Amino acid sequence: MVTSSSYSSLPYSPAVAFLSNFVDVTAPRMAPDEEGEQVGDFIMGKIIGHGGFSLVREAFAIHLDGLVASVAVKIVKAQTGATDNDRIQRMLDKEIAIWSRLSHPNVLPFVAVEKLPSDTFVFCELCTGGNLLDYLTKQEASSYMSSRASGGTVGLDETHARLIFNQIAEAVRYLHEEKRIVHRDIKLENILQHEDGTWKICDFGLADGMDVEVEEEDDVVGGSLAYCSPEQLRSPKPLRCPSTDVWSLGVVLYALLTGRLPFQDEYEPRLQFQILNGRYEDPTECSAEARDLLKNMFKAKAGERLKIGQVIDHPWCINATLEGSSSSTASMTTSFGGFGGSNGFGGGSNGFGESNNSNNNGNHSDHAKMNNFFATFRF
Ligand SMILES: Nc1ncnc2c1ncn2[C@@H]1O[C@H](COP(=O)(O)OP(=O)(O)OP(=O)(O)O)[C@@H](O)[C@H]1O
Repeated sequence: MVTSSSYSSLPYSPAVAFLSNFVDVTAPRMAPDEEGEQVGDFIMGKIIGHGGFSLVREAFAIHLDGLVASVAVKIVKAQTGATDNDRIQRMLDKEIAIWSRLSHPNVLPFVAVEKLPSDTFVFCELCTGGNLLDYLTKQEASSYMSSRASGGTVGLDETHARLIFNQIAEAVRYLHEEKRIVHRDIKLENILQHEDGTWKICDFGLADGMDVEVEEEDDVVGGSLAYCSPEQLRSPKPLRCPSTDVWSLGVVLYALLTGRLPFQDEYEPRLQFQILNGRYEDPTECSAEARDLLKNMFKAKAGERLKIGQVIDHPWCINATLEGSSSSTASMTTSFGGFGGSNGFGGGSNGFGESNNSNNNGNHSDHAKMNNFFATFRF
């Protein structure tokens, strides 16, 4: 009698062996970027994101001891025949050259690169917490009812915002001061959360050395208009000055604190006008320290803007390390002197540190519209 155990000595069941006679052995294998395929020491997993020129998957690193570690892999296809393929590959090579020499707790770690004729696979640490835009969107959704009640959008409370902001600011300080690199694409989508809660800056596709003097033909103006500094907006060439990163970081801070972008308008020329003149709505619901920091990060003249070290040393950021301390008019008045500016609050009549959640943006309280606050523009 034939039972299933009768086949145990065969590599395949008779049915599979029979069907295999009809399999076209010349049929192409699965593409290397498909789930389950192996590239170098990694097995491809599920798709977890899409970039401008890339697909991002989870991947599994197989170690000799049998342990499996999850990583992320950015897959960039070599588009045969595409005119700008060489340019994309050169830009990717440059991104890898810069990224692979960075090491900081708040910079997404680069792991490895594998180049096949069909694709380039860039492996890096996996951040399962998603990006900061999604994080804020979720926070906004969870406090939707209260924001609706107050008629405005809501950001994070300042302690929470500071915890995140200081990490990103530390990453930028590392890039500027230790590596002399400008990121040039700082935005909510490029800040990822590791499963341990740490926030990490990623996407070095537009990054460059501050001291590079020669003009590179591939160096194009890029990034998102909503985060773009006035000096970059005025310049036909991409700038390599750190002040532009500080401006973009200010946009991130504003979004953390308010749940909206400081410079936003569906009509692009009007948006450019706002940026060029450093015009944004003062978030009166925030503490005076936070507003002072924003004001000094949004100086329209790059030379007057805070440097990253001054951002980190600003009273609002330093509060994070003073456990249990809260904003006080006295400490602010003293500290603000260091930045040489009047805070413009007319002698404290604004109620420093008070949160008034005023209805500045009542028309934006609809959650469906919220993503528009974060709409970014490629240019
Ligand atoms: N290390 C990672 N861990 C988890 N998700 C990631 C990781 N890297 C990227 N992603 C996801 O993939 C998306 C696209 O990645 P990324 O922004 O790096 O691609 P890109 O090609 O550089 O895009 P862009 O067009 O913005 O330059 C991210 O928004 C994120 O959701």
